[in-house]
Amino acid sequence: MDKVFIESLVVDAYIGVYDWEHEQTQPLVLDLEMDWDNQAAARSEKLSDALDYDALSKAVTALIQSRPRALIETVAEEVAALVLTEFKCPRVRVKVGKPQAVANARQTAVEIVRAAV
Ligand SMILES: Nc1nc2c(c(=O)[nH]1)N=C([C@H](O)[C@@H](O)CO)CN2
Repeated sequence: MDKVFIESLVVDAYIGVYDWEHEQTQPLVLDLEMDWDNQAAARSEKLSDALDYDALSKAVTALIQSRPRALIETVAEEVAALVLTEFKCPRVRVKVGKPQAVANARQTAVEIVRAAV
């Protein structure tokens, strides 16, 4: 299957379990890998045949910034559900990184793979 990628999408969000995390935003860094048949778009050159990574990036950003969340696991699940349902993508891998979470780590992250049922 062909793929569409969004790499290192930075979204400032209210995210975390601790009180101080509810008072200031932190960056989340998202990597998305999506199954998509790219041949139709290549032939037609119509954006409507493509998985629009620009529209998708904006929708993911709006979703994450719509309310605070405690865990990055929740962010990953909600982003995956958005991609599968709103963008009719059959399969998505979502990695959500929280680079400021652990002082001596470059980044902490979770990754999930979800498919349409
Ligand atoms: N698996 C996870 N572990 C932790 C999370 C998380 O979202 N998923 N979050 C925290 C705190 O919010 C932390 O990021 C504060 O530095 C701790 N562990």
